[in-house]
Amino acid sequence: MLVRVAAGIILRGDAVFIALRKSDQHQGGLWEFPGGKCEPLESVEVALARELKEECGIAITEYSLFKIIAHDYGDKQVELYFYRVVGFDGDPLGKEGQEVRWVTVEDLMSYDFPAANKVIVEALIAQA
Ligand SMILES: Nc1nc2c([nH]c(=O)n2[C@H]2C[C@H](O)[C@@H](COP(=O)(O)OP(=O)(O)OP(=O)(O)O)O2)c(=O)[nH]1
Ligand SMILES: [Mg+2]
Repeated sequence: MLVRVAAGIILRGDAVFIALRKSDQHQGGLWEFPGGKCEPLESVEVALARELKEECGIAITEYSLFKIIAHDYGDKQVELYFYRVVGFDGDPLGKEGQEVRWVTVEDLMSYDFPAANKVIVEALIAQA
């Protein structure tokens, strides 16, 4: 089954906000850019705003599509829409009890992300 996912690369200055996926989740124990699955008929941008509100407690105001990555995990096929989020109201936090961290873009290399994120992390570092 193919799932559409919206994920936000939340940026403040040269810091980026990342969260740890819970061990019982798909790709659990790995770091992620917060986000989640689009509901049926929901647009990706509406899903992005909803997920970042639910998971991080922020209301996004300024964002743009960065890259779309399709990846087959074997047990799950995902189409990931990564957005750069540069404007938001509120202070991002782990609203669902997940561990979160502000890190520099260069620091992203030291964190383990799902395989689909490899090109994203590389592209962010190349642009930093
Ligand atoms: N949010 C997010 N998901 C990612 C990233 N990289 C990556 O491969 N994924 C995958 C893992 C999951 O299979 C899927 C996202 O689903 P999710 O578990 O966050 O979905 P959700 O928030 O709607 O969660 P749930 O209600 O099903 O627990 O995309 C990423 O950077 N951020
Ligand atoms: Mg999620």
